[in-house]
Amino acid sequence: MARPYRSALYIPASRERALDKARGLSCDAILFDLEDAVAPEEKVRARETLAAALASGGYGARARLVRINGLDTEWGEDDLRAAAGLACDGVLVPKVDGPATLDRVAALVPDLPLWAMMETPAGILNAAAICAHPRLAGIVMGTNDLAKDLRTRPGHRREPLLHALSACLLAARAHGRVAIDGVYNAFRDAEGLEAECAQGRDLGFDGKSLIHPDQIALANAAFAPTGAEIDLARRQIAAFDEASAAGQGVAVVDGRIVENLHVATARETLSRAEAIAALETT
Ligand SMILES: CC(C)(COP(=O)(O)OP(=O)(O)OC[C@H]1O[C@@H](n2cnc3c(N)ncnc32)[C@H](O)[C@@H]1OP(=O)(O)O)[C@@H](O)C(=O)NCCC(=O)NCCSC(=O)C[C@H](O)C(=O)O
Ligand SMILES: [Mg+2]
Repeated sequence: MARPYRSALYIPASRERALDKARGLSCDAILFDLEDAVAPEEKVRARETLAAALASGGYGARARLVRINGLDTEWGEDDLRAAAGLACDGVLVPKVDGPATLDRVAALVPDLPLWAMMETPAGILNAAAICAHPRLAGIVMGTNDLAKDLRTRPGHRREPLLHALSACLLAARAHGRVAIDGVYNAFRDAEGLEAECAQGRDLGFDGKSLIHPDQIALANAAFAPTGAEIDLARRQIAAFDEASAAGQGVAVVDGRIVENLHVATARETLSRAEAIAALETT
């Protein structure tokens, strides 16, 4: 049963109070950030603060990913060496331009799964090669950096970013990787977040990266199967089983045909619902 990634909350590793608060939050994943949310003069202390927080534990079943600084910065290699010994579930590498960046990281952390921030024009063009990397577990869209580099103004429907979002989603799906959408910056705007979560879900993303605890509940709801979807999935499976037993390859539910590919989607819906229920009871 695949782990859910509906909500992935960034926490600046320099903010002790936020690191502590996260132990009681209902996000599916935590992105402990040593990169852009931490000021240069705080970088070394943040690394130590994070190591202490992870050593203390208490993050339950949430996936714990550590976003390091880039290997082209003065902190990147030390971040990686530290990450190799941390109680975490993966390393999130910023501004991945191609698989060579992941090769360098993989050599320094032999055991941890790698995650790639997709947020540079070169990275988007190389999405397929990045997602094919054997150590990669998933991707996280960095829509702020991408918009900056593209010089676009995404606006509320993100039209200028849709090509990049879809290219990364295609690459992730082709290689069986988790795909997490970018952040919604206006963290007090619940209506805007809800619309952007729905857009990301409909594009095919597994979840949304977040910057504030108030965003978690909306993301969790948006990326979970609804009660109606679960009910439909059960009825599709039952109807198809019945049709198969009668020697037919097609069933009809609510006036729509159900073939084996729809049954596969229905089973996947039930499996996601089960994984979410299991996570929420731990
Ligand atoms: C955006 C914030 C600076 C707002 O912080 P603050 O003003 O403290 O908010 P609140 O007063 O509403 O906070 C209420 C309580 O919640 C805790 N809190 C706040 N944010 C977090 C968090 N992210 N994780 C855990 N807990 C959090 C506060 O401590 C308050 O707790 P309490 O004192 O008990 O009441 C702030 O939310 C923030 O710093 N967010 C994270 C910003 C960040 O990580 N940015 C970098 C990642 S985004 C990015 O880089 C994307 C990508 O690379 C790209 O290119 O797009
Ligand atoms: Mg970024």
